Amino acid sequence: MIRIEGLHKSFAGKPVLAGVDLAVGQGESLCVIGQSGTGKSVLLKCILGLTAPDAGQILWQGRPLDRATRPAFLDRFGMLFQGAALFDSVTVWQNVAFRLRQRMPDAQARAIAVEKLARVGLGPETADLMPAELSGGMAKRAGLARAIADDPAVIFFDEPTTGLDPIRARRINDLIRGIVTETGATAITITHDMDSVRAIGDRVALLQEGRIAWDGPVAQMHDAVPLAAFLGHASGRRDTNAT
Ligand SMILES: Nc1ncnc2c1ncn2[C@@H]1O[C@H](COP(=O)(O)OP(=O)(O)OP(=O)(O)O)[C@@H](O)[C@H]1O
Repeated sequence: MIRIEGLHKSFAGKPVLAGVDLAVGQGESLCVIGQSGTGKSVLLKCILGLTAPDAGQILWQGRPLDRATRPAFLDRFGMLFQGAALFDSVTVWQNVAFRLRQRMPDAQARAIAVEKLARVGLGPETADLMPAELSGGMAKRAGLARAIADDPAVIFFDEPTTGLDPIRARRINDLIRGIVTETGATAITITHDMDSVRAIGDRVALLQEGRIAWDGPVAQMHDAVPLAAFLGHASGRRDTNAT
């Protein structure tokens, strides 16, 4: 469904993406892992059209994404931002219904927002709260409700467990897996967290030195030689910034 072919991107002559080839099928959940600074965010920005690659292309349903085709793609995608990234000045339901409100009356958009909040474990009483009144875990859930509000075909999860303690991280991972399975959406997750990979991913791709160094089923990653160094690094890493 999404195919990345020969993607190159350099900054000031320094190559960051040096020929990335990667594909994710409809309904598949792909996790992209890699050390800090390997270009995971640059890859995401290229897919979203926020950064122009120097060479290569990204295809969605067989058609290259460009100025003409990207808007239809962006209409069908949802994203959970690192740190949830809610708009501070509007209520939780208005955050969740942000896109819906552009094409339906508020009462209808609010009803859908409340339903999506329930799906992520937040009761109707949270709908009229302001984002500042939410805990970190609740904000992450509200961000997830916003990502799925418009029933996207493709969902991006950018470091979904960053800033959460291990218990909340596990709950978010399980929630994401449940939502991806039940909606049949194609999912791309960028993460350092191998628990997320095991919980969310069908497939995992390692981005290293500008290329995909390994790409295969999550079930096989522990036998993959190119992943050994990364897994050793990641297993010693624990995000303890509880919220
Ligand atoms: N707009 C830019 N201008 C110059 N260099 C950039 C720009 N965007 C990214 N880079 C460089 O590209 C490299 C990859 O950055 P990127 O943010 O994609 O890494 P990452 O894998 O997402 O890291 P992390 O896991 O820490 O978020 C870094 O060396 C970064 O400094």
